[in-house]
Amino acid sequence: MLGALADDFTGATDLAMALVARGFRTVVTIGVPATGPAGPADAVVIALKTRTIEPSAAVSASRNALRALRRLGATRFYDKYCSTFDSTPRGNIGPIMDALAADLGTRTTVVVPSFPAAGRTVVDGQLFVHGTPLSESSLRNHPLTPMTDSDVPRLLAAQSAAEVSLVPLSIVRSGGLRAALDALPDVSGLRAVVVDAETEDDLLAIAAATAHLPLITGGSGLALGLEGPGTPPVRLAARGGPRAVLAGSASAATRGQVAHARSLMPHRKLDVSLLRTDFEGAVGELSDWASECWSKNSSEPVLVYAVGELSDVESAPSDGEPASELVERALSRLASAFADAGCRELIVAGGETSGAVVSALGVRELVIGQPVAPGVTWASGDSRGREMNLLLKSGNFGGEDLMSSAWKELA
Ligand SMILES: Nc1ncnc2c1ncn2[C@@H]1O[C@H](COP(=O)(O)OP(=O)(O)O)[C@@H](O)[C@H]1O
Ligand SMILES: O=C(O)[C@@H](O)C(=O)COP(=O)(O)O
Repeated sequence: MLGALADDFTGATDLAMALVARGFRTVVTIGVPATGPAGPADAVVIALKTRTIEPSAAVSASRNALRALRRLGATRFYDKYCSTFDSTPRGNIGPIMDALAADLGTRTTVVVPSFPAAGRTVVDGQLFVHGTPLSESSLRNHPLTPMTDSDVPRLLAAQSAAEVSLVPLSIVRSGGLRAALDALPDVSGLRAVVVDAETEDDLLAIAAATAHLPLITGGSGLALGLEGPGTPPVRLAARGGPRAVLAGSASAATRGQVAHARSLMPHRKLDVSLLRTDFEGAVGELSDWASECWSKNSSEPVLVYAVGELSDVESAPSDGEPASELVERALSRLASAFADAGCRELIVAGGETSGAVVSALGVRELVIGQPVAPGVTWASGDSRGREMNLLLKSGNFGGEDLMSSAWKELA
């Protein structure tokens, strides 16, 4: 069995959908499972919320997840982080990778963020987003993990104790990656090898050349080269009833999707100042508004979003609750209120946001359904006895019409 851990929930569904496409019967558990998954699995992906928490807490949650995966019978491990290397200089990609490698007793791992289907490529160690260097892309404005450097070896070295090396595209394409890995001199600790990849063929070559490594790390792209036993994917059916979109992401793709959806569905923007002064009142009013919308047209989704323009993003105050936490709390409370009002289909935009919402819904496990866009898939989960269809969308993924068109995939 393949055991994987992801540093956010959208990352977990992103990886799981890639594994499903490769024929793995894949279960996503929300957090470390107390027992095994509900059904048989060829791959288990543990969804964690470790991207932006304290490095020591991220390491301890990841080591716990590794122990659980080993208990479940995993023999090979995939450490999934963001294809745009979302992290801070303190972590958490490096500290988690170092700890997993130490626990597995492995001295070499590869670092492969590339996800060409979503426009993420790495050439000479430089990460590009649709051809733009990461540090010049919209990722430089992320509220929690602003990415202001594109150099993956440098980003990693700042947060990891590993010896960091780079294998360029020319070696990957000449079929020399395995020999290059074997030829690297031994170091006393971990050697983390950033490997360039620009195309899906590059990723296939990397997966083949690293099949002997117990631990691989990267975005979901590397999963393209893994071979499952051929289990066919599951198709989820529509559940009927009210539908909603909750968007906590400030990312460029989500802002575009929100602008598009605003012309098509009833919508409200979170008022962060009001949330700060009257949280209960603001959430209650939004929940009443949604019920009112559904009573007029039960098949039309409602949209609640946090950021329309980049200027809406508040930097963290020196005292008082940061806007990011208020927004996550508000959208979580709304998700629960919507589920209580009969909503069984929900799109959530944003990785941190999805973590907060899914935890509030009490979902413990996700079954992966049909794909919607690269890295974006429908999934289903049990929220306190209520089965729900959930689409957890990474902030930067999906086309402009995703919030209105994704529902069609459930038909
Ligand atoms: N107005 C705002 N000011 C500051 N932070 C915000 C605001 N609106 C949303 N956020 C926060 O920004 C973060 C976006 O992260 P996330 O949900 O992971 O989205 P993405 O997938 O785009 O990275 C969340 O923690 C969210 O609460
Ligand atoms: O690898 C990716 O890009 C995604 O799976 C992911 O992790 C994106 O993070 P969020 O945008 O914070 O959801």
